Amino acid sequence: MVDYRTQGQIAILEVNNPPVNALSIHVRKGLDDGISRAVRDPSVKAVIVIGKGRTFSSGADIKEFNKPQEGPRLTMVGKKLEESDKPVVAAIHGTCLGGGLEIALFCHYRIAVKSARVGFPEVLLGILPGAAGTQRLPRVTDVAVAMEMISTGKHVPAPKALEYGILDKIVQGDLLEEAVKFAKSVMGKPVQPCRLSDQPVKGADRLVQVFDAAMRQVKQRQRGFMAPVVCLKAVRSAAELPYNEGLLRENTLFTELMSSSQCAALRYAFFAERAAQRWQLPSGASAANTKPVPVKSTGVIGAGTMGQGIAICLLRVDYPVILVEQNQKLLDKGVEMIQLAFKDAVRRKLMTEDAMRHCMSNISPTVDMQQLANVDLVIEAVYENVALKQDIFRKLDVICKPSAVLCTNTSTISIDIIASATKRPGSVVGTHFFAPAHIMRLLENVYSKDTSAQAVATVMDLGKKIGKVSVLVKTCHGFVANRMFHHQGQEAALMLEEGALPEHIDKVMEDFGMSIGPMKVSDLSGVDIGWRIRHEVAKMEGVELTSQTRFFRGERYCTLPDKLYELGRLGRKTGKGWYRYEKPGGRVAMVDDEVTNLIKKHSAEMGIERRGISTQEIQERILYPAINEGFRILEEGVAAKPEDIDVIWWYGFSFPRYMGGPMFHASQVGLSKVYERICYYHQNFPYSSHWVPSDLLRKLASAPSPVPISQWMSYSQSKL
Ligand SMILES: CCCCCCC[C@H](O)CC(=O)SCCNC(=O)CCNC(=O)[C@H](O)C(C)(C)COP(=O)([O-])OP(=O)([O-])OC[C@H]1O[C@@H](n2cnc3c(N)ncnc32)[C@H](O)[C@@H]1OP(=O)([O-])[O-]
Repeated sequence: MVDYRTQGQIAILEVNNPPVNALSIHVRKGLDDGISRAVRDPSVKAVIVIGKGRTFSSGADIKEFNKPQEGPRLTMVGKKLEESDKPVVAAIHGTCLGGGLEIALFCHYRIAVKSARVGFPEVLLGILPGAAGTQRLPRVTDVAVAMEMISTGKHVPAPKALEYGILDKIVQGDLLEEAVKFAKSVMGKPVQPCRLSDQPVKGADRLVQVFDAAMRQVKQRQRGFMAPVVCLKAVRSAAELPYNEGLLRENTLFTELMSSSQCAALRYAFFAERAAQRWQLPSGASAANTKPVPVKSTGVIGAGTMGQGIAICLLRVDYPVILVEQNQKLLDKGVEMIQLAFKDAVRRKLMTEDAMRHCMSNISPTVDMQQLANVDLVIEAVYENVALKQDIFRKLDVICKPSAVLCTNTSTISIDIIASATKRPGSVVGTHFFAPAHIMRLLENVYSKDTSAQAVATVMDLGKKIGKVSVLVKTCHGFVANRMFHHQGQEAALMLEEGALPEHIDKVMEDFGMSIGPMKVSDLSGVDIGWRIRHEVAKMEGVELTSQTRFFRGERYCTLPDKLYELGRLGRKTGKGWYRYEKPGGRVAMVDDEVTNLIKKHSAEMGIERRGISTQEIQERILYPAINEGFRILEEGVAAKPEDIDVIWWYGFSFPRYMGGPMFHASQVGLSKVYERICYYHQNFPYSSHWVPSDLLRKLASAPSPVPISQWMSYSQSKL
C-alpha cells in the first residue's frame, strides 16, 4: 500500500492503493511506518511522499466511514511527517483531495505538476476536513481562501494553488525526478519555518468581515446544507484558538457532522451517483462489456428550445452538428438563439470569443433531412406528438447509414412506439434531456424492448462526454422522472381545490428543502406542457376533456390547471401562471388575487367545502405518491435500483441531495410509516390510483427489521 525505497540520501514513500490512492488503514500504516523508518535511517536526509498511478490521493477512504476506526489516525501520521527534522516533500499529480491534501499540508514542502488539482471536497460528503485541514489551510494561505475552499469543496488548479501559497513550486517533466531535485535543494535546511502548526493564521485581522461574508454566501448558495456552515466555524476557530485547541474544536465539529443524517445521505449520494454509471440490461450486457459506437458527427432535428439546448451541449464539446428544421424561418430563429446563448456564456466569462466562434462554425443548419445520411448519431427534438415523431423516424430509417444511433428526446412517449416506425428498432434509444437542456445536468436515457446494448453504451458515453449525469431506464409512459413527478402535479391540483393555495404548497415544499415548490416548477416549465400531454393522452383514448370532466380513466380529475391554461396563463413565459411575474419571462413570483379567486370559485363550482390543509398533509401528498410510484418503477424493472431514481431527482428536480433523494428519504422516514400513510390516503382518496400501495413497498414495510436500501431489489421477486 506504501512502497518504501531510497534513492541516494532520499527516502521515497510511494502510496499505491488503486484506483485513487484513498488513505485506507494500510496506507496510513504504510506512511506511518515509512516516515519512522526514514527518520531512523541516518543515511536518509530528505523524504518524498508521492502517489503511484493516476493521482496523489483522493483522501480518506469513504468506504471506511461506517466502520470503527482502526490503525493510526491520519492526524497522528501527519504529525509524524511534520515533526521529522528531515525535510518532507509532497510531490503531487492528479488530484490531491481531502485527507490527501491534509497529508500534503503536514509535509514541509509541496510541489506539483501543472495539471494537478487540490481541494477539500469533504463538505460535499456532509463533513469537514477532519485531519487538521481546517486549522492548517488558513496558515498556509489566507483565511478567506481557506473559508471559500473548505465551504465549497471546489478543486483548485495547481497554478492557482501556487498563487494561494498552498504549493511551493510547479514543475515540468517527470515528477519524481523533479521532486528528487527539489528535495536535494532543501536538504539540510531547517524545517522549523515550514511547520504550519507553528505559523499564524493569515488574514486573521479581517476574520469577522471574512466570516460574515462567507456565511452570507453559504446560506444563500447552499441553503439547507449543514456542513458548509460548520466548516466556516471550524476555520474561524483556527484564527481564534491556539493550534492544539483549534484541533480539538475541529474534532468536535467533525464528529457532530459525521453522525448527522445529512452526512449519511451525502455519502449515499456519492456512491449512488457512481453506481448509476454501472448500467446493465436484462440481457446481461453492461457498461463493463459493451463498447459504444464511435461518434464523430451528429444531427439534431428540431431547432426549438430543446433542440437548441441539445445542439449547444454537443457543440460545446466539439461535435459537429447538422441542425434540421422544417422551414428556413424556424431554422434561422434557432441558430440565432444558439448564438445568443453562446454570447451570454462569453459575457459571463464561461467561454472565450474564439471558443464561441469555433462552436458556431461547427453548426450546419439545413431544412433538408437528407443531410443526415452520414451522421453517426442523430437526436430528434421536436414537440411531443406521437404521429410526428413516428413520421420522422420513418424518414430517418431510410436516410441514415445503418450504423447510426437514432435518439429521441421524448419526455413521455414509449420508445417502443417510436422505434416501431423503423426497420431497425435496435438502433433507436431515448435521450430525455431536461429543460433548459444546455444547463440541466440530467440525461435520462431510455431503452426499448429492442434497443441494442451498443446503442445504450453510445448514449451513456455521449452523456459523459457532454457533461451530463446519465441514468439508464426501461421504457414506459413517462419513464422514471415524469412518471413520478406527474403525481405531484395531480395531488397539488387536488389540494388546491380542497383548500390550499399555490403559495402554501410551495412554501411547505421549499421549507422541506426543494429549491422551488411544485407550482413554481409548473410555471417554469409551462402550464401548456401538462395541458398538451393530458389532452394528447385523452385524444389517443377517444376522450374529450372539458371543464365538466370529473373523472378520467376512472380517476378523480381536477380541471383547475386546464382553466389556468384556457385563461392564457401559461407560466413565466406569459408573465402569468399560478403566480404573477414582473414581465413575461420574469422570475419574481407574486401571489395573484386573480388566481386565488379562480381557485375559490372552482372549489365552489365543484361543491367542495374548502378546509385548512396542514404542512404534514401537503408534504406527504406531494412526496408519497412519487415515492409509491418509485417503488412500482422498481417492481417493474423500469429503474434497476433505487439509487438510479434518487440520482434522477437530484439532477432533474433539485431534490435536496442532503436528504439523499425520495427513495433514500423514504428509507430514513421508515418504510412501514410511509406505507401506513399511503394506505391512509388510499382509504381517503380511493379514486386516485397513485395511492394504491406498491407491492414492493408493502413487502419491504412488513419485513421484520428495516431492509437496507442496497437490498431492496432482492425483495422485488419475493413472494412474501
Ligand atoms: C473516518 C475518520 C476519518 C477522519 C479523518 C478525516 C480525513 C479527511 O478530512 C476526510 C476525507 O478525506 S473524506 C474524502 C475526501 N475526498 C473526496 O471526497 C474525493 C472523492 N473522490 C472524487 O472526487 C473522485 O473520485 C476523484 C476526483 C478522486 C476521481 O474521479 P474519477 O476519476 O471520475 O473516478 P471516480 O469514478 O469518481 O472514482 C473511482 C473509484 O474510486 C472510488 N473512490 C474515489 N474516491 C474515494 C475515496 N475517497 N474513498 C473511497 N473510494 C473512493 C469511487 O467510488 C470509484 O469506485 P468504483 O467502485 O469504481 O465506482
